[in-house]
Amino acid sequence: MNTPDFAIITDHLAKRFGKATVIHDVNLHVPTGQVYGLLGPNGAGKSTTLGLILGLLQPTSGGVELFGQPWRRDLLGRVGASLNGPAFYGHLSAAENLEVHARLLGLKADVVRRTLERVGLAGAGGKAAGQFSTGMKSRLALGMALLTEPDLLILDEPQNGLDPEGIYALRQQLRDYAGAGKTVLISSHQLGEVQQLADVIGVLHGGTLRYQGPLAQLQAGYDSLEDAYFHLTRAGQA
Ligand SMILES: Nc1ncnc2c1ncn2[C@@H]1O[C@H](COP(=O)(O)OP(=O)(O)OP(=O)(O)O)[C@@H](O)[C@H]1O
Repeated sequence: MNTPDFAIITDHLAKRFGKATVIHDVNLHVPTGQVYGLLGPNGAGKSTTLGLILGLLQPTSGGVELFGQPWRRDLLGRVGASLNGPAFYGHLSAAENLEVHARLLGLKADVVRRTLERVGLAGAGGKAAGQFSTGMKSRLALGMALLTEPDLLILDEPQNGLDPEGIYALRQQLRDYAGAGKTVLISSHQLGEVQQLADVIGVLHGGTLRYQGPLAQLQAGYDSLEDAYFHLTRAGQA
């Protein structure tokens, strides 16, 4: 079977909540085997876009393709995601939380130990996840998303609460993941981090995709990525 060029395509995607249109005509192209960074200020529409891709929200118009096929629920079996913070049992440890998910997904027991090591939670012991720091919760969320080794990983602001070592480890992990041919889509408002991590970026502002393409191209003609980003995200503001 041929691998499609794009793991995700959104086709004129739009979403309205009541009278407010928060996503306007968004055509996202997320290349297979690359890290795509969806950038934008608070309220730009990043989480809404990810929710639409995952089928947690219904588009008002437009559509989503996953792996070269029109969106279907069963295609989500190839997707791992973390959105709106981790969904976990607060009274269970990291290992127990992962075990519950692994069992529900019919995975072998050793996947839990490997995942704990992978996300830096092997030393978390029996501590209840409800008492984790924000960074530990982010690590657990990443672990849950990675459990099935999905072809496509979708993470909403995965750096939140991570310390510098955690951010470094996450970056290496996501780069390696894409290096193995898998696709990663992350949302972020941390320009510097996306600069170090992403192959391709999309800049959302006011629900509109203002730029999509390689970082270098966005930066061309500006002194820094920051200058280019501010130009895009301030242009058109009242
Ligand atoms: N369920 C909802 N009902 C009404 N408005 C909503 C709803 N969800 C999101 N919005 C609005 O849609 C817009 C985009 O929100 P969204 O959470 O997608 O932005 P974001 O880019 O992820 O922001 P942040 O970086 O702050 O997480 C905001 O104006 C928000 O208030």
